[in-house]
Amino acid sequence: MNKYLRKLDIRPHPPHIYIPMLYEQDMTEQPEFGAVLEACKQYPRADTGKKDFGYGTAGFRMRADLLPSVVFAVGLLASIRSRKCKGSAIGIMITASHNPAEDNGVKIVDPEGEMMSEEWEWFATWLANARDPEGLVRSFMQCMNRLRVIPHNPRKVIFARDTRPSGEALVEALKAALVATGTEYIDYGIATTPQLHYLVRATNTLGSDREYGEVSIEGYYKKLSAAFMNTMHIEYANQAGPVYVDCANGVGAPQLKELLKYLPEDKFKAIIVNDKIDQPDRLNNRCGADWVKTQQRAPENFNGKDWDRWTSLDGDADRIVYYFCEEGSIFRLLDGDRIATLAADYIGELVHKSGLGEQIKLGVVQTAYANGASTKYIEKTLKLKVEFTPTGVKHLHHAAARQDIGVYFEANGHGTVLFSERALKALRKHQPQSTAQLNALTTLRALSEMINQTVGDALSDLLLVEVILSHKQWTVKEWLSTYADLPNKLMKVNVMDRNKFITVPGSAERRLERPPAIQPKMDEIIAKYQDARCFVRASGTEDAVRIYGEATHAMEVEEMLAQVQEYVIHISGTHIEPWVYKREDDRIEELEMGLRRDPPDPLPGGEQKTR
Ligand SMILES: CC(=O)N[C@H]1[C@@H](OP(=O)(O)O)O[C@H](CO)[C@@H](O)[C@@H]1O
Ligand SMILES: [Mg+2]
Repeated sequence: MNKYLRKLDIRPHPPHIYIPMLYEQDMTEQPEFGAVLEACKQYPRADTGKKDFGYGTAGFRMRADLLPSVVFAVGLLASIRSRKCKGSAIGIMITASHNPAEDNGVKIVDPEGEMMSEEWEWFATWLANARDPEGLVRSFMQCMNRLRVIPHNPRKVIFARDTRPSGEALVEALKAALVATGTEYIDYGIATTPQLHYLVRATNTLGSDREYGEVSIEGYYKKLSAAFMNTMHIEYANQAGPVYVDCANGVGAPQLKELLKYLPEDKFKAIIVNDKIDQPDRLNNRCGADWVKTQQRAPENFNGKDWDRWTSLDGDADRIVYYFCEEGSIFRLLDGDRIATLAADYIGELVHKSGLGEQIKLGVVQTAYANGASTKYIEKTLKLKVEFTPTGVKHLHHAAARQDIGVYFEANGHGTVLFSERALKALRKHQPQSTAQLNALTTLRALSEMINQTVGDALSDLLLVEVILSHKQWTVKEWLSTYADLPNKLMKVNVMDRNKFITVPGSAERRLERPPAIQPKMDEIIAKYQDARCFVRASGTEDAVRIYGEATHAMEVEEMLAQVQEYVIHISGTHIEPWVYKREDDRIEELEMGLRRDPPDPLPGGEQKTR
């Protein structure tokens, strides 16, 4: 078995619980039966031994040549999901985001443009793991029964893919499933993940009083650029020079080039770097948001002068981080926490200035990986409420959606700002009492249009940060000076069985319930250090546990994590190879001393649900 198969995530088979059938009819009488059976014979399941494909936070993700049968199965499920949603369009995105070019992935987008409802992931896993064509058709029909779906309901699927060469063949597998199930479809070709989310919501709100935008990628550019221009109703473009955008040699490059055609250069000037989409092996290779964040250094082709403003997108353009070098070539990262604090500060200020401070409350959502200094800044300086959720954007998204205006970002740069219906209504109805109020209100209304409401979107977030810096007349220097990150470190330990590490329910993954001995021991270790925090949790996407720690002094973080790591290895009975990434200055020192190691090959195993 090759190394990729060995690394596939193991998920239990769907439980064999008995659910009464809605239609006790002979399945072979279903008109789709024959067509699906014939079509799926073209896409046999890859032999993965005893390992199952798993649908997780980012759908199925693995080496591309293992995927055709999985994509076919996802097509079947999307067709069922659309029928269940009374014919609303369901989205399918084919991408492996920041993973290497030889990987690919597939995920389903629900009618409002959000991630597919979690309960349905089980059915995706079930279909994807059918061992033979007959088994797949049987599972397909049983899915319809169990999910109480009316087979003849209308169904529609829209889909897109990133720039990976394997995408074309996967689209063929998808189309075969859609044709066999009589599902209407639209192929949007190459697009970013957030563009597909936009298209899904735009399609399903067309003609309603909640119309999201024109149903085309061009409509997406028009919406973003028009809103951007509306935010510029009084202020002028940032005097601090252009923004440099590392597009990870992925889909962000052509899409940003297109977007730039809609934006006048005197208002928005971006210089694109790493745009070689015709050289697939360069995708996410030594560049892109994930690489910059995990390596804590500038990407390939970085040639920034001190204080130049640089950003990196990931391979499907749903994440963004900013960075720059200060005097002495010291690398400084402005990650998701920084974007969250910048956005919360600015939008909070606008709400207050518009006279809506009493009506609209802002909330920020973070995960345990947010730097403690960012949380303190939000609570103490911005005086806003912070909620913590488990890792994974869908958890953050749902929590943010409960706020009037909810700002959410993972430290790695994936996030957005959600405006609730209540907030949008207040923005529409409010009668400003002064020019200052009118200006703030106009900007807020424009931001609610410009910020992608369906999912974190690197292009929309790029415009957001640029608007804020421009309005504040800030350079990266002022942005960085808002607070100082606590020294911190994130490690990964390959334990024998990460499923043994269970966090305390409701603790937002900050405390471990099992193995039982570990948390008391960790508390003992943490208590030795000033303002220290440390937690261990099983990764939801890789076969490892992650250890995160922060404290007042970098040396203490090192010491604390070394002890926790030792104990984790002791308890879990094994270890393989820890690797490390960190955010603070002493990383540079380590680089120079040759102490840093590159992370291992990204794991192609299907992502799993975070616990
Ligand atoms: C510490 C960290 O960055 N974790 C990442 C990572 O999750 P893990 O469950 O930690 O493997 O992948 C997720 C999906 O891309 C992303 O949402 C999350 O932020
Ligand atoms: Mg991504």
